[in-house]
Amino acid sequence: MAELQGHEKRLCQNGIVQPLLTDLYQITMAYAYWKSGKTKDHAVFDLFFRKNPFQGEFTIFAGLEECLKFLNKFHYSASDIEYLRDTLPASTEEEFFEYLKTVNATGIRLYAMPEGYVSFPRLPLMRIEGPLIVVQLLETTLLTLVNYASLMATNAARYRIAAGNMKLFEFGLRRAQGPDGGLSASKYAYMGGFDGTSNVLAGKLFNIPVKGTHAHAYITSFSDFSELRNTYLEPKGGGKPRDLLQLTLSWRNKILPLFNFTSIEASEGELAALVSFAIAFPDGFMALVDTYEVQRSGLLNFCSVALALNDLGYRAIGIRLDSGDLAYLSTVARRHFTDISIKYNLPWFETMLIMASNDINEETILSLNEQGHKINCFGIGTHLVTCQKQPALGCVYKMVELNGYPRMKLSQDVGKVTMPGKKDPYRLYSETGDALVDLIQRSSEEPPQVNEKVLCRHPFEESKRAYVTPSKVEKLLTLYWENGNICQDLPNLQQIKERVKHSLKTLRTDIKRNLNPTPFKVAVSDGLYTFLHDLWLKNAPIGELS
Ligand SMILES: Nc1ncnc2c1ncn2[C@@H]1O[C@H](COP(=O)(O)OP(=O)(O)OP(=O)(O)O)[C@@H](O)[C@H]1O
Ligand SMILES: O=P(O)(O)OC[C@H]1O[C@H](OP(=O)(O)OP(=O)(O)O)[C@H](O)[C@@H]1O
Ligand SMILES: O=C(O)c1cccnc1
Ligand SMILES: [Mg+2]
Repeated sequence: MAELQGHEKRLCQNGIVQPLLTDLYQITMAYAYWKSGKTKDHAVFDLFFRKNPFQGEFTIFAGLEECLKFLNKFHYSASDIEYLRDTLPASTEEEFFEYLKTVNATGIRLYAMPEGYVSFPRLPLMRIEGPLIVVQLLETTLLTLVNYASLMATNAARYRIAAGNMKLFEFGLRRAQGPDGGLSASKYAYMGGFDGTSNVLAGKLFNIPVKGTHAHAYITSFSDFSELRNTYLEPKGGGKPRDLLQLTLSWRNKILPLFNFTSIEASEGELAALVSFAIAFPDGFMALVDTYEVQRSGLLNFCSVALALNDLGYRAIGIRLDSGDLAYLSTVARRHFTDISIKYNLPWFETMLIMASNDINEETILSLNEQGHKINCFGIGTHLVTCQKQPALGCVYKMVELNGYPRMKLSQDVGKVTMPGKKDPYRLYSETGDALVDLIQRSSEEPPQVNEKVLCRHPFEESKRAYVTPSKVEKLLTLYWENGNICQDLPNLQQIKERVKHSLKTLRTDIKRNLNPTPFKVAVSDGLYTFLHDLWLKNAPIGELS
């Protein structure tokens, strides 16, 4: 098959994202809707979550582009119909399958927040309007495309906040929830703030920088120098190849006193492995130094090879620590780098990369920061991609209007009451560009105006109100899909990544902190407050005490 180009390539999607990637109840409801004559009904649904993940107070909205790609190809194939015919009860009328053949997303309108924006509980992230049956059929797939994407981007953004300017690489594919989980994790980790991934397919598909070191297996695959088939390396500037092993051994003798050892306890197999790796990648030499013993073996061997490479005009990149006390070992490593850099007047030696890996999570990074360390790069797998601290985001998809009439779901739990009707959220900013509050209004209301006082109300607590005079007002939902087409230019992954960064900057730091963050206020207009509470009273049955 010919390689796809440009726009076509961007509209391509993982093959498992298809109309049958849904819950059976969507199809059974579609049949029951159809049988009860609801094919012409027009519905509005909101997609939103009720609680921020990770005990935090913000969520990054992600997954929109994949939702649009899904709408773009949404139709039931002949084999889908055949499967459904075999699966639904025999009494299912044949005309329903004829109807299903005609179903597609051309009658749908999808409004959404920009992908990569910070978002908060109860804000509609997407508003989907169209024929009831079609809007309903989209529920599960849209949720699965948004929930993990947003959870993962948020997790990554939290690691980014904890890590400050340190480099972050995602190494989670082997531990992810299956191949699709792994691929999505790499994409949304990058969106949320990681610098690269070890996942080669994610690199190819999403244009993410791919990075990596080597495994312990590479080190343990060598036992001694006799296994080195070649020890010669051509200098970077060209010329006669020189024996890198001999140069390394002579450097090792020279720097031994800096390591305070009297005899060489370093592993010969490890040195052989490092020399061979350096010959393979003289410009990208990055070594795992914890296979045997970090101080007495790994570091000494690494520094010797790095100095030998330097003789040939190459600069080593750094080391990876994958066990032990990472704060302590990084400090020891950096001290040796500094000593060598001073003694041999090699300023770059001091700034080499010290990468840490091994079950790192957000709390480990924060703890390491508190202890003090010299790590400048993390490789993170399991906890990042499995979102160990909270494995799911609870986005839901609720009907808010049918045929022009508001709909609401009541609940004993106030937080679960849905906000009825077609709504528009606005983000109100201060003069300095800080987000002050998100205000949800009925779509029929006039938008808030810059420099005009607007009343912002708590959706459920009558006494909680505040006036806000915004310096900037941003309408959060815009139209992305209409008449069967994507109707906005979509940013690429790199641009969404920038947007995440920028959007997070508009949040005060107390909202972003790890421990007991301050909630960001999501308010409703006076109009929506009254509408919501009137309808609530109308719908709630009056009990009788006896
Ligand atoms: N200074 C530190 N402060 C807080 N946590 C740390 C520090 N150094 C390492 N850790 C974390 O402690 C855990 C240590 O893991 P574990 O007990 O399996 O030891 P290990 O170093 O991997 O041992 P092994 O050598 O047997 O592989 C890891 O999750 C690592 O991220
Ligand atoms: O620790 P994570 O955050 O998941 O990061 C990825 C881990 O994957 C590799 O280990 P590997 O799978 O080879 O096994 P190991 O845990 O025994 O090192 C690497 O050395 C990291 O330790
Ligand atoms: O490149 C690495 O160092 C790497 C990749 C995947 C998992 N652990 C480490
Ligand atoms: Mg590990």
